[in-house]
Amino acid sequence: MSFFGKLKQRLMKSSSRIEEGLDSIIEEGGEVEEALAEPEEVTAPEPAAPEPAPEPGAEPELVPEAEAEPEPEAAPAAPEPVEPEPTPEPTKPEPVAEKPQPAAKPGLLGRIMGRKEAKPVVRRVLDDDMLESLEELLIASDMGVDTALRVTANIAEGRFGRKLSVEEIKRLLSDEIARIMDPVAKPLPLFPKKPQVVLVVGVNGSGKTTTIGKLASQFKAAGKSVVIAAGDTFRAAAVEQLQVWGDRAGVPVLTAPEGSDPASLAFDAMTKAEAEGADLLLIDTAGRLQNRADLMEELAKIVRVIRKKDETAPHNTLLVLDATTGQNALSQVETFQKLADVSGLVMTKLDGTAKGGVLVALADKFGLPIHAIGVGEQIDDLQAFDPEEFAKALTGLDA
Ligand SMILES: Nc1nc2c(ncn2[C@@H]2O[C@H](COP(=O)(O)OP(=O)(O)OP(=O)(O)O)[C@@H](O)[C@H]2O)c(=O)[nH]1
Repeated sequence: MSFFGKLKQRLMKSSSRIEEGLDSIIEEGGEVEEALAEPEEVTAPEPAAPEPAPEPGAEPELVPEAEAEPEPEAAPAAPEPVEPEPTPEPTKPEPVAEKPQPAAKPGLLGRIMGRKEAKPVVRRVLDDDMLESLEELLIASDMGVDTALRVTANIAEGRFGRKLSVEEIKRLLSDEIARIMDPVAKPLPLFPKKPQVVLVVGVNGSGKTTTIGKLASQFKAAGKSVVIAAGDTFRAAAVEQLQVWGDRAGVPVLTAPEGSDPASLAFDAMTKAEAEGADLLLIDTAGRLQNRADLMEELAKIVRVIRKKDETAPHNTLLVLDATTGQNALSQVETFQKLADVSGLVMTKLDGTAKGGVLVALADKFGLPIHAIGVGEQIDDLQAFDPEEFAKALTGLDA
């Protein structure tokens, strides 16, 4: 199956919610029309006023731009999934006893013009009611009120009063979403610094451990040497889990006794990574938001300590977010931006959630780079974020 096909399959819940919603919106006030088989071209108008540019802080500041290697083509999460192509389903033989379809007669004009046969299409006039229904649908798919209003306003621009079909609306929606997402789709930048220190933050259960394991495995496959530091020293289970992932990825995991100082573990991990000439050091951290002051102090201390070894570290601070939390992901970004200098996002659990729209809201509101998306629990279920494919998968548009 193609990459797009897989993404669409995994984002099924999000896309089916939007698809079903669009179907009923158009059916509700639409009329059947005879349309030519070739769909009416729906060209997007000139993009509306550009969104405020993402804050300059979105780019890694700790390493001067000039030092950066070219954007990694094989950046983590970018390699094509290694799963073997599944053997194609045996094609079902056409049911022989199926009711014969009456041969469609071409219309008179069609025959004269030699055009293709017309197909009935339901179209609805884009009016205030339809726009309101669209807004509600987008809000229900976790796009957030502001983003939903902006997206629908841009769709309506220059098209108010025109008749649109489901396919046309899907395409417009998909184009609009891709336009919002395009600037944030950036692979994790790689720097010549050794080790490149990647601090991984996020609430408990967001998928930090899993993401670190997947990233380690992808970096390793790309020929990088990686060390992992199990910085959530307060939870033995979290450390064990990280060890399991380290084993799977074939990457050493540095641990410390339960309850010991995460900053001192981070320092030891830096020393080991430096001594071994490792390319990357991935540091897991605790995600206890219940006591923010403690967590802030803990993260600040980790940063202080690793800067004793490399004052430009950490080179990336990745915030891992769980897509199933929907709008809550927005407040997590706000919180973690106060706790740490978040440089990019990884959005996990996009498979099987109907809340995929939250990614659009995140991109629209914060403009932070989305480095990768998690689409399953397996080691290769971390994919590079492709805005167009995502937009098509989310809206249920066929590739
Ligand atoms: N379906 C799905 N599940 C995921 C994904 N990423 C992580 N998970 C699951 O989410 C659960 C939590 O993931 P962890 O990686 O342990 O999360 P964590 O943030 O490290 O959590 P703590 O160890 O509690 O701090 C696990 O059951 C993972 O298998 C994903 O992309 N898709």
